[in-house]
Amino acid sequence: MTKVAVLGAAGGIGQPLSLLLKLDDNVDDLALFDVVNVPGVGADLFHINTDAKISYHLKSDDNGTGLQNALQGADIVIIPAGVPRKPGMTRDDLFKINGGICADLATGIATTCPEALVMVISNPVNSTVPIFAEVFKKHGSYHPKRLFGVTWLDSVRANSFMAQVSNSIPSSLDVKVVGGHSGDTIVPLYSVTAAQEYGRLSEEQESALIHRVQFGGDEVVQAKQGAGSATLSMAYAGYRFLRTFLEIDDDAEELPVESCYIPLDDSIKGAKETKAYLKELTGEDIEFFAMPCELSFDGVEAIQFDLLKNANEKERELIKVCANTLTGNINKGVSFIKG
Ligand SMILES: NC(=O)C1=CN([C@@H]2O[C@H](COP(=O)(O)OP(=O)(O)OC[C@H]3O[C@@H](n4cnc5c(N)ncnc54)[C@H](O)[C@@H]3O)[C@@H](O)[C@H]2O)C=CC1
Ligand SMILES: O=C([O-])CC(=O)C(=O)O
Repeated sequence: MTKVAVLGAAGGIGQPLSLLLKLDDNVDDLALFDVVNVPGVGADLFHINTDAKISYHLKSDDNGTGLQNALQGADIVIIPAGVPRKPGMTRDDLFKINGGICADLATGIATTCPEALVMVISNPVNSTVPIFAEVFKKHGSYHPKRLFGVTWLDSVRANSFMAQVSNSIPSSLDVKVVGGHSGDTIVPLYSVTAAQEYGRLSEEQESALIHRVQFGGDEVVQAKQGAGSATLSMAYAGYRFLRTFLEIDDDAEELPVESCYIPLDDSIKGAKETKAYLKELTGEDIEFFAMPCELSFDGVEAIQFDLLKNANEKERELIKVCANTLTGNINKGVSFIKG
């Protein structure tokens, strides 16, 4: 029996994400939570005759216990709650409002389903994931292997944009992206994970492609003209990342590998090596970083450190730039809770 809770289920991402989860045979129980509009979304999805059981909860339900009811017994919690960007804003401009929302939701998780896999979509991911970590630490329920920032959309874009420029089949690509989830903290490892296609590009095409992946979010924000940011591609990316866990086959010889933004905690295999490598390359002590990870239902089993080591000179330079911004973003999230 697998229970998935979606926090922010009535939003632009939350609705299509909840639909995709309702269609997945591996989800037995789907709990939808929001501060508004969730009864309508829940009633609508309830009419779909797939087997996943639906429940929906407003924050104000049952004397304010809606969040606890949604989270009770959840194995996986996915969080697209919060405010999206408008043109001219950075993700960091969302920090104050979304930071507060994330801190409240993290408290609910820590006190209701502390063992769940927690997948954070809310921006700025570079800072909101450290907020979750600090709240969990406060409550003595921090499981670094089980906390993820969802950065899968960066891989989705890296694949789509590469397919366009190299005239290859989008679904045949599996580009791993490292770093963080905003502008120059996003580093696609094309030379390592799409070497053949990348090798066919000119220097200018390479730079334009990397820039487009780093600022792909802005492309959608501008096209939506004030009506929000990526929702459909994000719902797809969030679902595909989550589905990795639903489909884990205990008997398979190899674990699935996906990029996600995780704590570089010493308890995770490969974290020490990753941190040491980043320190040597960038001079920074980096505590959270998106890396390709081997995933099981227990969380991150190992970081695929070798992929990082194989980055080419240009990608190593990008990682240096990333480190500078990312360290500030992480510290901001940590101080939000620790003061
Ligand atoms: N990680 C990533 O790659 C991406 C992240 N995002 C981020 O995802 C977040 C959501 O984006 P959208 O769905 O477009 O926004 P939206 O405004 O359409 O939906 C957000 C939902 O969160 C709900 N909400 C607000 N406070 C809440 C609380 N305390 N508890 C539960 N729900 C709450 C709202 O009522 C709303 O239904 C934004 O922060 C956005 O920047 C968006 C795209 C990609
Ligand atoms: O750009 C935004 O604000 C939303 C986001 O994170 C993305 O689309 O990558």
